[in-house]
Amino acid sequence: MTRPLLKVQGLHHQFPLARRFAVEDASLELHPGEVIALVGESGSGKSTLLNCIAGRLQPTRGQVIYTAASGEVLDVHRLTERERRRLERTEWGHVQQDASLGLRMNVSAGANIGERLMGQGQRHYGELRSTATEWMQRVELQPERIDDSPRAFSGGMRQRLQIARNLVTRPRLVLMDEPTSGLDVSVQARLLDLIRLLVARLHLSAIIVTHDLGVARLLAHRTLVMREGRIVEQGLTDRVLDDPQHAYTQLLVSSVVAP
Ligand SMILES: Nc1ncnc2c1ncn2[C@@H]1O[C@H](COP(=O)(O)OP(=O)(O)OP(=O)(O)O)[C@@H](O)[C@H]1O
Repeated sequence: MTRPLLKVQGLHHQFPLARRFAVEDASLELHPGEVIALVGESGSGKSTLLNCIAGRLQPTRGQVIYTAASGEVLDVHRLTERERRRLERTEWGHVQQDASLGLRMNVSAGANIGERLMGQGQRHYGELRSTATEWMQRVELQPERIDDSPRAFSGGMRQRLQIARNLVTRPRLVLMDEPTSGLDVSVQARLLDLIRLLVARLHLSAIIVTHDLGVARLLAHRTLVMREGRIVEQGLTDRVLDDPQHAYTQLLVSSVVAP
């Protein structure tokens, strides 16, 4: 068995003044090349867990351990802000549900893609532009729109741009929070196909938060089901969705299947 890329141990998070934990005793391991889906209804703690994993929220208790490209084993919540931001720039990608939060809306589409490459030390303008053009094509955006502002893009186009911006540096760990929700059904389907293709081609390791079991089915090797802050069931996606053991997972699955 390979060493896990990411290990979450006994993670709890309680928001100030909240009466209960938003995440309670969550543990998981993500191995290189693996895709995990975190599913559950609204308010079950999925985004809070993802934000704790990303180091953006400080857990009340528990640890997030990440094995860096250098082989160094890092406790994410003991990193300085500068170290964490460096990881975000170089080894991690974070695709947010609201693309406008994951993009820089005041610079062009090309600059959005090039910026992360520059963060890794690339400076050659011609190369940055040609890589940005190539990635625009890869995510099915018209390369002629490379100088346009993301403000002039539709929701689906912004999400494609956000994906290009995140994947251009070939991150070792990608966190995605509801990457397709809020879009038209047909736009969602095409975007999901694109994500599936990129995940397979780039051999990505990813954690995807979704309330849509179809997204988990399509993208994830393993699925973790959250309810009221706890992971109540986990296993291979097909097993969890076709033969759910926990009553709550059974309810989730049947509510999708039922007419
Ligand atoms: N900033 C906050 N302050 C206080 N409570 C919060 C905050 N953010 C989330 N919560 C609470 O934490 C719990 C988990 O929320 P979270 O957003 O993680 O759930 P989720 O499963 O991602 O839901 P959704 O699918 O609707 O985004 C909820 O009870 C929510 O009300």
